[in-house]
Amino acid sequence: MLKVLVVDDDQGLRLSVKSALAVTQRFDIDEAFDGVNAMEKIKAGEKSYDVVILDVDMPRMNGLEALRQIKEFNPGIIVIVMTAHATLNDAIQAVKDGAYNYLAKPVASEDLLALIDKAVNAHNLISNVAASAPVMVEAGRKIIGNTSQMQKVFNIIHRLAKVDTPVLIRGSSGTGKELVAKAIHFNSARKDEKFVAINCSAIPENLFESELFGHEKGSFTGADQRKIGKFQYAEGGTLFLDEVGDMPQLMQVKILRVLQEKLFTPVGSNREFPANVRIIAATNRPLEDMIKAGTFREDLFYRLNVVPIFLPALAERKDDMEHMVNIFIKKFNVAHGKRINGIAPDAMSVLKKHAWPGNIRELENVIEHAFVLEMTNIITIASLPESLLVATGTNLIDVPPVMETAATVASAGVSAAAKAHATLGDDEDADLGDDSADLDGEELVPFTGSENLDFNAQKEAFEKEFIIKALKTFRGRINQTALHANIPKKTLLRKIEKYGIVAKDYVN
Ligand SMILES: Nc1ncnc2c1ncn2[C@@H]1O[C@H](COP(=O)(O)OP(=O)(O)OP(=O)(O)O)[C@@H](O)[C@H]1O
Repeated sequence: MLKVLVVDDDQGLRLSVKSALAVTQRFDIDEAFDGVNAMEKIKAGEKSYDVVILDVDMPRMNGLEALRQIKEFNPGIIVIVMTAHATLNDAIQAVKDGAYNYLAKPVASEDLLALIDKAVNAHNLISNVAASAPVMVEAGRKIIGNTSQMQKVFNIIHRLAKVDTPVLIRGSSGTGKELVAKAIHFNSARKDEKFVAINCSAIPENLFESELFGHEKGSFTGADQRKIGKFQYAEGGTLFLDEVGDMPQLMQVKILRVLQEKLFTPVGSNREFPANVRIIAATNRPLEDMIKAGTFREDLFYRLNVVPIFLPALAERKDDMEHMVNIFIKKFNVAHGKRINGIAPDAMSVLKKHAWPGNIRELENVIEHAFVLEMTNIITIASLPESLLVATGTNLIDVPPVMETAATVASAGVSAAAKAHATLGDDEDADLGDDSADLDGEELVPFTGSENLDFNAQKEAFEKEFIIKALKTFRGRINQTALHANIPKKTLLRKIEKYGIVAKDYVN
């Protein structure tokens, strides 16, 4: 018998929920009058509850806090939240925090019983399966994430990979929904078959059915030959329906039929074909609101939403950011044939300040942008996109000269920073000063005699090359170049003129 705890400060409501459950004689029912009382009962451990039905709006400890404590105490307890319409946002937050689902008050007993059954089925489906992290996608690619939110996601991915249910992945754009879908596929028994992704928002409505199910020759104008659809193409594998919230309503009905009957019919055909395809859907749209507005089918939602996965926005997992940046640096070192060693601490602070509306995709793009521009062996603020600096209120002029920055300008092939300082100082004839003591004459290769041995010519060639590289690094900005390369601005301007350098040429 399932052990259920009903938590509500309204005694009448507690009673009505209890009697709805009692009729079935399937539950051992207990009650608590608020969150604190519920936690006392759960922690006392007299009964280990399978399901908690939890009101959101309660005195002393509200439902969201109780949910957090319940999940911390035992993540396996199924929590169903009850909410008034006015607190729908809390209910959605509760689902993100680990509640199985929510019901609007007044709660209809048949809805409650149906939801408990679904929750218990889903729970049985994914329990008893060992979970471990990290999660590999295809070709040894790992999903990055050390935060507790991502560890939870990895856990669910591992479990979902062992079963064949539909999956609904929720999260804003760029949070990694497709990557997670691939991870489920490539860790599942279907891994040797195809993973086929389609973007529901990109297919014209009149071609949707044929795109998914294929068509017979002549079945509509323009169908001049038979074509197989994505269901047939993905046979045995996984079909990823991205942006499922944008699927036309007629197609929602047809997909629901495939999910229920595991059969599909190509356009213009009389034959039904078996659909041995796992469906993973993803969306960043508020499906609950769309159901209320009548634009997304509730029955399809419940079919897909057997075990939902919520991906956190990057802004909610900033602790993962440094690790992510370093992995992207490794990836782009290979792709761009560069040897960047890391990111300067001040550049990292700017990244942490940003709100990241485009999430991980945006972060990846920012790092690739920096790779293209960076002239040193470390990502500096100067190579971050202007838009990011503006969005984070970063003024390059205010950035104090960072040792790494000057040093790495040097390591990009322009000798030592100290040497630069001595060479480019206001006193044109300054010698190499104390820094020259580092040079061990024993190790230096003597001139062969074929080089230009004139000291001034060599010094000028070096100065010109140094200034051009530094201007490229700081995108032609005189103040930044002077500041970071440690050259008095007056000297820099004089040298620029002397060598006929056009700073504007290095703006991009
Ligand atoms: N945890 C992660 N680890 C490594 N890379 C990630 C992670 N999450 C996302 N990415 C990368 O970010 C980019 C966007 O990911 P993905 O396409 O999966 O996002 P999405 O949520 O499906 O986006 P959209 O809703 O816009 O289709 C991809 O290049 C992906 O490889």
